[in-house]
Amino acid sequence: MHEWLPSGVDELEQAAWAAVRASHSACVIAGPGAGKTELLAQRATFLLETGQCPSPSRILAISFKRDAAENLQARVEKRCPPHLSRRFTSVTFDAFTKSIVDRFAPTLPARWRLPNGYGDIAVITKADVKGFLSRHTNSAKWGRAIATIDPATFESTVLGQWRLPVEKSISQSVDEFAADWWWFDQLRNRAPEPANLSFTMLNRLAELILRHNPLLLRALRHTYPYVFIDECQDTSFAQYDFLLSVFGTDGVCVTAVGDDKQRIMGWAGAVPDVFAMLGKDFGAGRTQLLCNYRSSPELVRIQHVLAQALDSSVEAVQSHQIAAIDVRDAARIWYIDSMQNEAQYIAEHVSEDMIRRTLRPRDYGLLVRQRAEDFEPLLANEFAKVGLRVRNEAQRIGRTTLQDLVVEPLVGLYLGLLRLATRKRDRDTWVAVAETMRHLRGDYPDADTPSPALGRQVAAFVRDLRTHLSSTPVGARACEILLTKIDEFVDLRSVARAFPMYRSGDALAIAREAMRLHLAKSANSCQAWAEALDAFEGTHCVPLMTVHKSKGLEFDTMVMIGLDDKTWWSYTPDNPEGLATFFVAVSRAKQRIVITHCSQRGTRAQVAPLFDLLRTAGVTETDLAVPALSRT
Ligand SMILES: Nc1ncnc2c1ncn2[C@@H]1O[C@H](COP(=O)(O)OP(=O)(O)OP(=O)(O)O)[C@@H](O)[C@H]1O
Repeated sequence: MHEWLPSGVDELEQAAWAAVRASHSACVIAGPGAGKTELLAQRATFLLETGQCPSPSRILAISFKRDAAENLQARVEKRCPPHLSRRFTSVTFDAFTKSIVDRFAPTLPARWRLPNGYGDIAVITKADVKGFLSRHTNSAKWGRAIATIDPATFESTVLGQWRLPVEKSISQSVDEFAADWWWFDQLRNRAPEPANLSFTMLNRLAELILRHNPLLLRALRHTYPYVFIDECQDTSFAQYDFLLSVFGTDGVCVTAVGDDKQRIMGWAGAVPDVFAMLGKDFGAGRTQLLCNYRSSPELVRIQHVLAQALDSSVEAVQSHQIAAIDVRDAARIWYIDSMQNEAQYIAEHVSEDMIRRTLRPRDYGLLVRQRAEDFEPLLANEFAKVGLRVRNEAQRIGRTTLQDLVVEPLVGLYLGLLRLATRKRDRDTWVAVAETMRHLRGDYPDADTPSPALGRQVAAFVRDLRTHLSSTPVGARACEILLTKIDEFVDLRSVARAFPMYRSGDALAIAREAMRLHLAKSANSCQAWAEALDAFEGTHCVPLMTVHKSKGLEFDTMVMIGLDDKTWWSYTPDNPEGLATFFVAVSRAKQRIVITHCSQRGTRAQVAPLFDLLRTAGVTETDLAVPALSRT
């Protein structure tokens, strides 16, 4: 065991090294870019390669976003041979709890069964809760207390913290009374309509299923003796309670990584002191990391000023990234008078910088506080003038979003096959496609490479696809035929069997439909199939997204558009979540941050403390509203 060495990274700091090899539950708390996700990938590799997690046991990794889950899975697949990485399951919390309900709902106690299934995942709004609460104010016992429930936190705290009782029981508090009635309205009272369930409610049902079925619970714990939680600071009350109920036992080793300073989901009901609770309930020791592998020394210095404002006791971290630009260019505020000029300056700056430093469009991230769609038209227009495209990664495609769609394993396989058909000698894609096909066909599960017969089959299909593409004009109408051809070759039933997230429910159908819609849209504007695939993946597009969606991602240059009172309307100096959101945005950059303030959009009275912090960190402001010649 002592001979095991990390792969893919040159070094691990001492504390990370210990956490990778720990035999007990642990919380790894560290700032941005400290390599927390990387640590989980290394720990998985260590557990699988050294036999600490022997076959058939598996590792369960839980993330909060699809791209984070896929990113972690990809890192483990890169570091571990396939027969080992197959025992690593990386999923989102919601997908995991939903899959338990989808598979085991018939085992629910009679009172909680779903005889008519459930419809599209419900989003519970404040108005829904207000309406519901107002209907119950006439309860003799709880009518008055009902008025004290906050509609904004009803789902996260009232529904999220209530463990569903197996049998009907007398409510002991107004919260129990309200939660019980809510469930009655959304489940039993709707028959014969399907139940109306949110992810929080699915979580509660999943917890009940496992609590009510000791054999199933034991099997799950046996399957997953190691559980990882990424971005643990985002764990909601329901999710924490699920972890405690299902994995809070001897024999399950939990590794949680996160950063309190990046806690930006409090508004959605994230537990305030999750690391302390993990310490108490899981006996998880604390480890701190003090490196930053992402950002240049100058950016790490600026981040530290913000970090101190969030936590005065925070220790300084050390950058392990080399500065690629002049230190004076690392951080700038741009003051601009109109939104039109703002979009133009950003587009021109990105275009010039990209050429000068030979970077690619995806090395830049355009971040906004909310509603990326409002910023998109103007930016798209100005970027088009410099020959670049902007893509709103949060846009909806069918029943999912673009950001989630592009990381679907189904999309990885289909795009891979199409890529192979449009270009020759792409070894990485060939290896990835062959590996997935091997997984689907159950071919040579213990060998390192696919069998020659499977290799020939894939090669023949790719040749066939190439011939088809060369005689088919690019366009939306050809896409369905193309995808159907691939459906037949890969066999969608085996895709459903091979990937845990597609085993139950409608996730596969959602991904397949969104892939068709997005491929058709991409093909519509292109002359060649290779171009359409680039458009699908956004290879030549500068990504635009909200700060929340940028969590876990990194860019050479982060441009934060619109630091003003209107865009940051929810920011107040006494609520650390606003500053944490700003901190997340700033910490996505490797080399450079640009922050714009446009007076046409809003004033800067309320957000003045953020400007003050930037000033304290020595970030200078350039007035781009004055003609270039008189600018300092
Ligand atoms: N030990 C290491 N050596 C070299 N590079 C590393 C190491 N660990 C991580 N990195 C690189 O540093 C960057 C940040 O790593 P990672 O995403 O794991 O950080 P994180 O702590 O999860 O960040 P955040 O909380 O900001 O999302 C990545 O590009 C990763 O490849």
